[in-house]
Amino acid sequence: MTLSIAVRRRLGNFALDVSFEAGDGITVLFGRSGSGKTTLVNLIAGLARPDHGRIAIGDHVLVDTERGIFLPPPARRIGYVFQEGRLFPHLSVRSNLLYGRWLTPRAARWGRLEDVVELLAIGSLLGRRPRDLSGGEKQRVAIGRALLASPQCLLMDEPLAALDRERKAEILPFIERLRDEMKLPIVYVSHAVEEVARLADTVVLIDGGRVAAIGPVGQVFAHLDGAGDWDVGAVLTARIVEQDEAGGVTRLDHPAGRLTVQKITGQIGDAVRVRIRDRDVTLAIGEPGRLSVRNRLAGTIVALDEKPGHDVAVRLDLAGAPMIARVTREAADELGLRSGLPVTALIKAVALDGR
Ligand SMILES: Nc1ncnc2c1ncn2[C@@H]1O[C@H](COP(=O)(O)OP(=O)(O)OP(=O)(O)O)[C@@H](O)[C@H]1O
Repeated sequence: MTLSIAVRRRLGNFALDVSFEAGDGITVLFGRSGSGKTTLVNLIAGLARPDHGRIAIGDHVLVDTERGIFLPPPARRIGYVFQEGRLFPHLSVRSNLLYGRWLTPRAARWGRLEDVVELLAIGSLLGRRPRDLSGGEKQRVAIGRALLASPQCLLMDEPLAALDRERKAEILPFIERLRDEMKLPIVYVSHAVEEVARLADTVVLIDGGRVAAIGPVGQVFAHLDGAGDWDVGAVLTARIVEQDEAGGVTRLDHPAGRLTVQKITGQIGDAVRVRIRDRDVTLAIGEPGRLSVRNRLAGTIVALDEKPGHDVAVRLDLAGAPMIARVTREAADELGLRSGLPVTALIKAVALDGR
């Protein structure tokens, strides 16, 4: 299923004018406060009308201003998960879960209670009231309720923002399962970089009411990292190849080389995402010889972007993955950096996906 959006809406001095498509998996709306994310979510949810435009999921048209179509929220078949769970306090977890199901016409139902309960590991909570749940458990139930309404699309608006670090870590694997196992477009609003790096398939960067960039998370983040005012880092997907219990490290394999990181949980073969910031990358021409830096990736220079001041952002291709290294103008000249030159990227620090 594909959610397609092309809308314009003016609010005072602010003008939202965006169009993009979101296929199955997680599409993150990412941008500064005030960039227009909530306005966009409200348009998709049916809480606001565009001045002009069209929104559809597959051939199910939700809004089309030209044809005078505007479906109210319940007719949209969209599941919502907000920052706070918004569960019904007087109903048990089971009744909360089934609530959305009752509202869905029988023929349109696809989710089974047992499957959703299993997916989110909430079987032991079914008899409880929301007040007896932790924040993370509430959010899992809220996700379950949204799924049981058999949505064609899921909207998640900062679903982890109200949770502490531990609760976030507890719920992230479930959102990953949702992403990987459900055939569903998930529109996910967040400005938490670690969360986006870990969850996003596609990132839509919203800036001043417009789509400033769209693409796979690795590409959009590498683009932003080079632009300087975002501290995001490139995102590489690597596989766990060794758990060194004695050394307290995990070894990861990427097509451009090996990475050794502090021990993370996971099985051999699991994919993990790592984030590498431009200032944590040092470049060497050829084999760097004896050095304390363990993490070395082989790549090629794609382009050099001059930055204000004395810096140059060096755009690299590491076996297909984009990454940026930041070096001084002087160093770039001295090393003779130019596009097409093979280099070794020495990585001083790797941020992990928070397992
Ligand atoms: N009713 C309104 N009248 C005038 N301006 C509005 C109105 N509602 C929102 N705006 C403006 O529209 C812009 C986009 O707001 P929006 O809430 O969509 O941003 P956001 O990206 O969701 O921000 P945040 O991350 O802080 O939630 C802001 O500049 C806001 O001040």
